Amino acid sequence: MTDEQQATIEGAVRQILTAVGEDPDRAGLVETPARVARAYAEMFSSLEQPTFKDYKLFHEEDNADMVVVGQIPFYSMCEHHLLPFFGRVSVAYVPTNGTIIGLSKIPRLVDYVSRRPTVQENITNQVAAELEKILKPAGVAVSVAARHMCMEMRGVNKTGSVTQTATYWGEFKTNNALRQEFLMRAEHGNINV
Ligand SMILES: Nc1nc2c(ncn2[C@@H]2O[C@H](COP(=O)(O)OP(=O)(O)OP(=O)(O)O)[C@@H](O)[C@H]2O)c(=O)[nH]1
Ligand SMILES: [Zn+2]
Repeated sequence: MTDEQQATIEGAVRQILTAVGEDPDRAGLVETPARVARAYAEMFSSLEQPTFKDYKLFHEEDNADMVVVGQIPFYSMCEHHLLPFFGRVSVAYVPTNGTIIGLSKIPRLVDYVSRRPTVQENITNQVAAELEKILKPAGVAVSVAARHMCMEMRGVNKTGSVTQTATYWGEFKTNNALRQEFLMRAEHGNINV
């Protein structure tokens, strides 16, 4: 984020503080606008990268087994209220032609789609869409469970409610047993390894 963008955020945060009845010059708040600007730069950092490029592919002959990376934590900001929503993403794909992706790149992809104002459905679909584009796999499954602060600390005030979304592409769409295996391995399998 540029210095100019940071300065704009600082000015806006100062205005918000004043508008809600605070004194932005009191000791506890003087540095707050700059802190918020730095926090936004971090939380919305993927807006600066138009495409996800941070991945590596490998080719392993004959590997056609489903790969599952379960329970990846994520934090994002809902685009309706700019309040946090956070939870876990589980991802699986079935390789074609032995093409596999570096494992750490899947959590990096989750961060990439999360670090912007968005909604849970977009995180779910964008992880699947990127993997589809990068790997051309036989199938992709993404399941997301999250808590939304806009439903907990305001509005309907339903503390602890969990929103679940999922998308299934390719083989996961047609093969019910594969979907069940994904859910079992992602949500319950070998959590304590
Ligand atoms: N589908 C979806 N909705 C979301 C997500 N995050 C927040 N929302 C919803 O966005 C909606 C915005 O509705 P509005 O009626 O415009 O906003 P509001 O008056 O603040 O609504 P309440 O939260 O019901 O008080 C709310 O129903 C939120 O629960 C998300 O990730 N996905
Ligand atoms: Zn919201």
